Amino acid sequence: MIYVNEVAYSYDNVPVLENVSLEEKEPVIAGLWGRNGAGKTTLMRLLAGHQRPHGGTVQVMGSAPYGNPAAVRHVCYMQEDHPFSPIWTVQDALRFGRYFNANWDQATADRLVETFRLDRKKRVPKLSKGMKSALQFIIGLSSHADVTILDEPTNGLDAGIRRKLYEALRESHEDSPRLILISTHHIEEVQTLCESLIVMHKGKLLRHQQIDEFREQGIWLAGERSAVTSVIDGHKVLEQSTMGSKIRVMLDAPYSKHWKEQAQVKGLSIEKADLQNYLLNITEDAEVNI
Ligand SMILES: Nc1ncnc2c1ncn2[C@@H]1O[C@H](COP(=O)(O)OP(=O)(O)OP(=O)(O)O)[C@@H](O)[C@H]1O
Repeated sequence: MIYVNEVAYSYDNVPVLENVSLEEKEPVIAGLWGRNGAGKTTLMRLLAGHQRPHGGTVQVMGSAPYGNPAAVRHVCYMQEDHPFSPIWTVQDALRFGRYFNANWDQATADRLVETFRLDRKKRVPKLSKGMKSALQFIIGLSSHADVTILDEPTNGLDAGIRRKLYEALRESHEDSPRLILISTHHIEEVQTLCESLIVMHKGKLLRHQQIDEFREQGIWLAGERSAVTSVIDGHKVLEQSTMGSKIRVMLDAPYSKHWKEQAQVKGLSIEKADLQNYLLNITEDAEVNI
């Protein structure tokens, strides 16, 4: 569905994507995570055909999207602050969505406009930040595009609306599977929706794995310093804190039978690290020494 091979991109000769290769062959919901400036937006813009890669190959449904209307028709890319015309109303934006998306699902659009209580007559610039996010989300979901790209779809939305939005996303994907790529900083919230996760770091692809594999990765071990250091030899320490003779470390290791046994033998406590913390730590530059 999307194929990215050895892609490079620079702004004013400053590289912002280097040697990025990834592929999604199945119609899954995929998360895209990275710290600010990691290159997520640039990657999404390349997939949507807004920019041409300076090196390598980008393909959507088998064709390069840049300058290729036939390929771009497969994509619906809702940007974080989507550039709607300032004179449009909500209804105009929905019309635009229907016009540009051949698989448009009007019933979903109508239902979600009710769910999120959007005023169809209101001009888009007069919407609150959250309501504008909701409108972008409605268009993205109703597009039923083969490749739907949602950049920070929950920006400015309160927790109740975010929950409704995730529910709508899950139902829509179940009814009509397609690739939905969600760029988000709220990975804890979307991880239950996603099948795979793409992690970008400083313009490179750091990881692209099944979300289940990510969920297993990252453990906290705590106990006497000598006991902890005796088991962690050779493993990457991602974070640590010391309390007297005790130490607590996050390791880049799986929450596996092996580690549970190790912890038991050495009298250590073991816990699964949460995904957000784990991702923050694997994209932390400073080395942790104990
Ligand atoms: N139009 C531009 N001109 C020059 N540099 C740019 C431009 N757009 C992005 N960049 C730079 O490219 C790098 C990657 O930016 P990008 O927006 O792709 O990252 P991002 O992961 O989406 O970040 P964020 O989470 O903050 O939105 C950053 O260093 C950014 O400053």
